Amino acid sequence: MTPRHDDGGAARRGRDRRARTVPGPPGRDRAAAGGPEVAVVGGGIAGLSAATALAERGVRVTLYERAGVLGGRLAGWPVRLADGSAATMSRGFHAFFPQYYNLRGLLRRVDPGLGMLRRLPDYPLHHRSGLRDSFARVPRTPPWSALGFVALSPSFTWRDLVRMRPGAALPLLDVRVPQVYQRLDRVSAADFLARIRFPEAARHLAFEVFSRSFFADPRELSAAELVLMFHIYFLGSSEGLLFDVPGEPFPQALWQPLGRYLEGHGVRLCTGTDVTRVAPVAGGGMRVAAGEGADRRFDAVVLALDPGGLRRLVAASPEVADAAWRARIGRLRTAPPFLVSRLWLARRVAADRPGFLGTSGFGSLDNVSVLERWEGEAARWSARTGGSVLELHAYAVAPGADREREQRRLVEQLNAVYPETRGVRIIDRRHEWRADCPLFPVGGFHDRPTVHTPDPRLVVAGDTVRTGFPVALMERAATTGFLAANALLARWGLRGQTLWTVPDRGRSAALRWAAGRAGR
Ligand SMILES: Cc1cc2nc3c(=O)[nH]c(=O)nc-3n(C[C@H](O)[C@H](O)[C@H](O)COP(=O)(O)OP(=O)(O)OC[C@H]3O[C@@H](n4cnc5c(N)ncnc54)[C@H](O)[C@@H]3O)c2cc1C
Repeated sequence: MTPRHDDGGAARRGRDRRARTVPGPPGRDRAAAGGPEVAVVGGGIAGLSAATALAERGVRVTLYERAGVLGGRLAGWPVRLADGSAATMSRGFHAFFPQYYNLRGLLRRVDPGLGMLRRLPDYPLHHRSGLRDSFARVPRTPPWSALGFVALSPSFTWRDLVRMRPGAALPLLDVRVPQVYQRLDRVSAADFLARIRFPEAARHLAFEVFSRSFFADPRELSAAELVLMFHIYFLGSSEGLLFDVPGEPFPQALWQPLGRYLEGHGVRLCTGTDVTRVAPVAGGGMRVAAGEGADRRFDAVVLALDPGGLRRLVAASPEVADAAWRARIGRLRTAPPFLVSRLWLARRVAADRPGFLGTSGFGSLDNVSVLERWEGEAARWSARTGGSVLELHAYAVAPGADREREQRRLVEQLNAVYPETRGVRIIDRRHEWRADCPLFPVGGFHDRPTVHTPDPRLVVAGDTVRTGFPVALMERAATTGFLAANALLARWGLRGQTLWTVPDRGRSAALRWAAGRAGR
C-alpha cells in the first residue's frame, strides 16, 4: 500500500469543541537515511501506534510480537466451524467510542473516513430485576447528558439525584489528571459510590459500563479509575455514550490494512517472535534478544506489552533502567481471568435483540452480543444458515474456578436473558480464557510506569501506563504508544504526533469552583 499523507494529528477529531489538542514535539519531517533504529516490543494497539508514529518520520522500526498475528487483545485468527464454514475467532466485542481521538487517528491512516466502523444505535443495560436502561435518546453534551439520563432512566431517578451527597459527589464534576488520583486512588470504587450515595438500583450501571470493563471487582478497583471513566465517557465529553464497532472481524477491518501500511513505511513485522531479554549496550543503544535469532542492537526500545508480559520481560532483563523502576514493574498486577464464549446457534434469536446488551444480576454474565447485527462475516453466516452468532463475556471470574462449569453456566445465563435460545442446537462453540488485562488496585497509581523510564533509550506504552491525559483502555494504549514515539522523536529532533483528549477538567467553571471547595 502507498504510504498516505499524515496531518500530524492536527485536524479536528470529533464534535466536542472543548476537546484538547496537545502538539507533538517540533522538529524535522524525516530522519536522514540510515537514521535511528527502534525495536517495538508488542503488536497490540500501543505497539502499533508507536511503530506508526516512528516509521512515518523515517525511523527504522522492527516490531516484535509474540503471537502469530497483530492486534494484541484485539487479535483474531481463522477457525473452521463444525459445519465446515470458515470464521474468525477473537475476543470479540470492543466499543470504539467517538472520544477515542488518538485510536481513531491511528485507524484513519488506513481508512480516512473510518468506514470500517459502524455506530450501534443503542447499548441497553438489562438488570435481572427487570430494570432496563438505554442510551439511545440521552443528549450528548454535559450537563444535558446527565440530566437527560436521569430524566429517562428507571434506575436513576430525580429522587435519587436529590438524595446523593453533593459534597462527596462533586469530584465527579471536575476531574483532572493526576489530581483525581491524589484524591481518590486510596478509595475503592465500591466505597466511593457508597460514600456519594449513588443509588443502589443504578450501581449496575456504574459497574457494567465503567468498572467491570476494567475486569475488576469494584471493591478492589481504585475509585480514581471509575471517576476518570465517568469523566471520559459521560460528564466531561460531549461525544456521547454511543459507540462504534468494526463492521468486519478485527484482522480484516483493522490489523491487516495497518500491517500493510507499516510495511509500506519500511517496518519489519516479526510476528510469532517472543522477546526474551533487553539490555543496555555500554557504548549506546539497547540489545534485544528475540526468538531463536542472534541479539540485535537498536538505538532505543519501546516496551508495549500487557502487564504480565512487561513484568516477565523486565524480570528477565536485570540491567534495564534501575532497581527501583524494576521493582515497581514487578509489583504490577493482572486482573482476574475472563471468559469470552462464542456460540454459533442453529436458530436466530428474536428480531428485537440488540447488537449489544449489558447484563447484570444474572451471575457471571456481563454482556451478550448478537454479532450478525453488526459484523459482516457473522451476518453472511446467519443469512446462509438461518442461525445466530452470539458472544458472551464474563469478566473477573474467580481465578480457581472450574472452567468447564463456568462455560456451561454462561450458556445457562444466556438462556435466562434470551429464553428463545433454550434447547437450540449449538452448531459450534469456542471459549477463550485469558488473564492479560491490567488491574488498577486501590493505591496502585504510583507503581504504574509512565512512558519515560530512568533510561532515555527505553520507553513504555500500553493500557497499564499512566499519563497526564484523561484516557483509558484502548485509547490509553493508543495515546501512550504515540507518547512513547514522541519521547524518542524529540530526542532525535524529529516532529512528533499531535494528540487529542477529551477536556482535561470539568466543563463548568461554577462546578469546578464548588468541586474545589468540596475537595478541601
Ligand atoms: C474481552 C475484552 C473486551 C474489551 N473491551 C474493551 C472495550 O469495549 N473498550 C475499550 O476501550 N477497551 C476494551 N478492552 C481493553 C483493550 O483490549 C485494551 O485496553 C487494549 O487492547 C490494550 O492494548 P495494548 O497494546 O496496551 O496491549 P495488548 O493488546 O495486550 O498488546 C500487548 C502485546 O504484547 C505481546 N507480548 C507480550 N509479551 C511479549 C514478548 N515478550 N515479546 C513479544 N511480544 C509480547 C502480547 O502478545 C500482546 O500482543 C477489552 C479487553 C478485552 C480482553
